[in-house]
Amino acid sequence: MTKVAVMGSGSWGTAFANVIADAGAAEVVVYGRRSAVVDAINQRHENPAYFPGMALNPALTATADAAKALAEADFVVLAVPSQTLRDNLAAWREHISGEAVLVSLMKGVELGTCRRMSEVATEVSGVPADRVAVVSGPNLAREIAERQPATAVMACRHEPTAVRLQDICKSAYFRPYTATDVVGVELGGAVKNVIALAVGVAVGMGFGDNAQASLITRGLAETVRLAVSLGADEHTLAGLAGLGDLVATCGSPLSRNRTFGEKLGSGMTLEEVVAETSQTAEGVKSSESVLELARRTGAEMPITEAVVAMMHHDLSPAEALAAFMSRRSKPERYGF
Ligand SMILES: NC(=O)C1=CN([C@@H]2O[C@H](COP(=O)(O)OP(=O)(O)OC[C@H]3O[C@@H](n4cnc5c(N)ncnc54)[C@H](O)[C@@H]3O)[C@@H](O)[C@H]2O)C=CC1
Ligand SMILES: O=C(CO)COP(=O)(O)O
Repeated sequence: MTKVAVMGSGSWGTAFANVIADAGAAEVVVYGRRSAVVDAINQRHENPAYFPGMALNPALTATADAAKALAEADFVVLAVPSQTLRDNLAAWREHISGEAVLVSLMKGVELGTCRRMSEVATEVSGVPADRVAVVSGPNLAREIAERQPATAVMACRHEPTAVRLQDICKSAYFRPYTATDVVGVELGGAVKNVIALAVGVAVGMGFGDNAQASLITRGLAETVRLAVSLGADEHTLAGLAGLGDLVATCGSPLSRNRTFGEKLGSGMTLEEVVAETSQTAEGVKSSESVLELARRTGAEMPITEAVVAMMHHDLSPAEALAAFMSRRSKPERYGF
């Protein structure tokens, strides 16, 4: 039977492992750092740190031994924070078997290098890009752990690999589509976290649906500008990994990025928000890498600029709003 190792027992790692276990076409083992979480998954079929009281598939097993998880795994699913992937993977690579496919669940861009997660995965592991896939889309982990219906995109440059991944994920509640536009799918996921921070700030400031829809729509326009300038197909961004994920994340109180922004917009200081955020809000750090990519390619990204200024340069939400609204008047464009 196909073996899948899910490396990371956080929110999305756990929920995605459960998707594959429910699909029933592969054996799934989750690697987690904390023995309490590993024991709870094995003994009580529950991850109390992230989804207390929620029943996981009893066939799902867990281990705190990375080598054991990776041994003879056909698919290695990477589900750690984007900024730690390089170090995590360096520790794991010697245990990854020869023909394994790497699958990134992550939605971030590496600080310093500005690399997408599939690029980091290829570089660190030596696994060729044809065997590196990415999963993205409107996938709030809690809803999926509750087995609510959802769709996603599985992208790989080598289409048959994406189809193999699709085959082990599909179930009555989870419908995966395939794609070959890895750049578009990954950037859609990374930039939507930045836009969700902006939407959260607007919500925290007390603004309603007009402001939120404006940020989502203009956020999509700047996502398209960046992604196309880096080689993506603009249609990808109109799909699940672009518009779909923007709508889900920017509209959901479950989103860590939106929640982070909301707290800042409601008057908490950045330090206070960071202190009470335990799960990964990728957009906070990735906003800087996204803006650096924009500078390199010449893509105009005013919402991302405002988010970086709020997250890293002490710009207040009120100042960010004033700067955004007083930009020069121009015709509406989707993309360039
Ligand atoms: N939670 C969600 O709804 C979704 C998350 N994602 C993406 O999945 C990726 C992982 O996110 P989550 O599982 O939600 O994050 P999380 O914060 O819930 O879990 C992160 C996991 O990584 C582990 N980890 C390993 N090395 C680590 C290190 N050096 N520092 C910190 N943690 C380390 C943690 O122990 C934890 O199990 C992110 O890129 C996120 O954008 C994508 C879709 C949905
Ligand atoms: O990526 C997500 C939904 O698709 C989850 O968003 P957050 O990381 O903001 O919770």
